[in-house]
Amino acid sequence: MEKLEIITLKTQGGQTAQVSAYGGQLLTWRNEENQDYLFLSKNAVFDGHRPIRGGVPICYPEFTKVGPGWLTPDGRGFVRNKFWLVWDKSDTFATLELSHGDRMNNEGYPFYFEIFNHIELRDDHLEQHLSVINKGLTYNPFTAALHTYFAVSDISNVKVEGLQGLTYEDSTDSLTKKREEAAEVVFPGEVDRIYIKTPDVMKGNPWKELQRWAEVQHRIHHKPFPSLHSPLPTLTFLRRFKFDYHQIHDSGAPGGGRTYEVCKQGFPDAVLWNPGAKRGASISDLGDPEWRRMVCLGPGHMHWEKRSTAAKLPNFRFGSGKEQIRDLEALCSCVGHRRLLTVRHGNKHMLMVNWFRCASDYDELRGELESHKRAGKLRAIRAYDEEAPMVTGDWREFRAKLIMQSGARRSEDNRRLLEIQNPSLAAEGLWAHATSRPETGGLVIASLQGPTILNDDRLWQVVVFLTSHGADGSVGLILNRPTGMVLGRKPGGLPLELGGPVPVQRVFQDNRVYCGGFTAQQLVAVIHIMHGHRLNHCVQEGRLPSTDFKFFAGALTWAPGQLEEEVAKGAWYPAACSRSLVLKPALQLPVPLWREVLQLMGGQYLGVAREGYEGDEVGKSSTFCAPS
Ligand SMILES: O=P(O)(O)OC[C@H]1O[C@@H](O)[C@H](O)[C@@H](O)[C@@H]1O
Repeated sequence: MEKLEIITLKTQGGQTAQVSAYGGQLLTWRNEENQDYLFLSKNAVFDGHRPIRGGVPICYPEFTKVGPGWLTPDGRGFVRNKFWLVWDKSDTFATLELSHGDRMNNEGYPFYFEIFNHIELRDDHLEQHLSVINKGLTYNPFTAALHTYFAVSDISNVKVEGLQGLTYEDSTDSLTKKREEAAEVVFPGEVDRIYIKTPDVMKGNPWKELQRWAEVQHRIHHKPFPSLHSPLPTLTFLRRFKFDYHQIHDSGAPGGGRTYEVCKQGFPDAVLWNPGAKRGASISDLGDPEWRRMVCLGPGHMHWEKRSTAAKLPNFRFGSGKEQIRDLEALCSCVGHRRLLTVRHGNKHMLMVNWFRCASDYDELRGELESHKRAGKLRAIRAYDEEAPMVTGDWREFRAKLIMQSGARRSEDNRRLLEIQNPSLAAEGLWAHATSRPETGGLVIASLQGPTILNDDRLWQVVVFLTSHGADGSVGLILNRPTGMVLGRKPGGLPLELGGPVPVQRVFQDNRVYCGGFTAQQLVAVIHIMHGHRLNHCVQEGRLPSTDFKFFAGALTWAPGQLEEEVAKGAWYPAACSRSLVLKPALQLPVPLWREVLQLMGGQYLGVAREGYEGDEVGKSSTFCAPS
């Protein structure tokens, strides 16, 4: 172990953990009395070639031999045998990163990805977030596991709860599918099972979970990426262990028994393993009696369904936010063609922003929603017809031309990327300019001092789209805090962004959301808020273009006059911008959105943009040219 780079974490309460850069692997987690919660085999090998037996080995991009078909000899992927980079660390957390593609392309897995393992130690639990970014332009097939070894007194004392009624593949019986009948699974011999579609265990306030998730994502990704090609989907998995709850009961543990709770989010499946006496003794880095002191219960994506399903997608992505977002209360409203539509469906709503291409899209959607209401799937729909807008056409663009600042610069790298992601959006004009005050449909951009002035670190370099600003106060959506989650469980779910800390229902319940005069090429700008599931459906059926939508959980709000005050204090720069800037994906841009907008604004903002990225190699090498 001495040979390897090991990071030690410690909480104020005395919990400790060790993380190895080799394998990016959590090795130990101990309580204040130095008792192990995780198993690390006494016979584990730390030679930097073989996987380390114990802790939480990361199996990626392969966990089961059935699957993608790019097999590594042991069928466990190769990242657990690689040296990861320490991306970030503190006393209580460590983030490790590994890139596959340009740096190591000899693994027989012809896909680009970047993987992050973020481990955070708390006094009463440990969290592990695994994020994978698909950096290629094709789908990225994989299976995966966080193959967690829990320390137990003796396997004969262990019972695992919470699996009854699930289907599992029995690896000791040629992967035959079986139904788990036992309320408590025990270990009379070898147990080696993949439980398919195990329920996520998320307790407490789903909103907080979601916010926490986004914060961790931000912490991982706020640094510029050294070699970024494309902002492709992020898969995010959340692990949470909590001591003293249920799932693994070890009646022989010190202090009269111990219970581990394993919560997961995003991983659909789980593996349960203890090799039993015969197999345990034959595994050289385990042996007898070590096999008795462990049980593996680890989440993952293990069950490989039809590859053809994935292959149809331009980028293969999966992930579930379902458990987290299910209870988020949100109002579903829609402003279209000067009409506002409000939809309610129990508590199961999501907030979504959409610009309809034409009024008939609105009518069609409205018709569909009505039919869902008739079928009892929606509780209420309200619609308001308003007067025709006073200003139509492209007045904002016209104004932009009049007041464009000197020295404005457009990022060529970002433009090229948008051309790949969404050619029609890329063909629209891209501009931003400062305005003297905030306006509906405009932006406010956090200044460098903004988070300090407002005493809120979460506002670091945020770019906020104002959905309303007026005498009643202001509402905005943060455009550059993707959560890494997608809506729904199926591949192709739409990415979810964290618009701000206030649940959307509170914000939009009685407000009419309007984004006025926001047009391009005769397209009427519309903010559309509706039930995420319904929209997912419309998009997946191809009736609405996914590139025209952004989904937000949460928003930022200001009381009347508050935003003006904050602008006067220098916390925000108000601006107007083209719709392409609002709608484009903000995830993993070569030039981060905050910097891109300031560069487009030109003038004094160029200096701010530069200051925000001092010492950043990515920024230095980016190409900028005058905006079109
Ligand atoms: O030895 P490895 O590759 O770490 O795997 C350990 C075990 O992991 C389990 O999940 C597998 O089902 C077992 O068959 C395997 O032996």
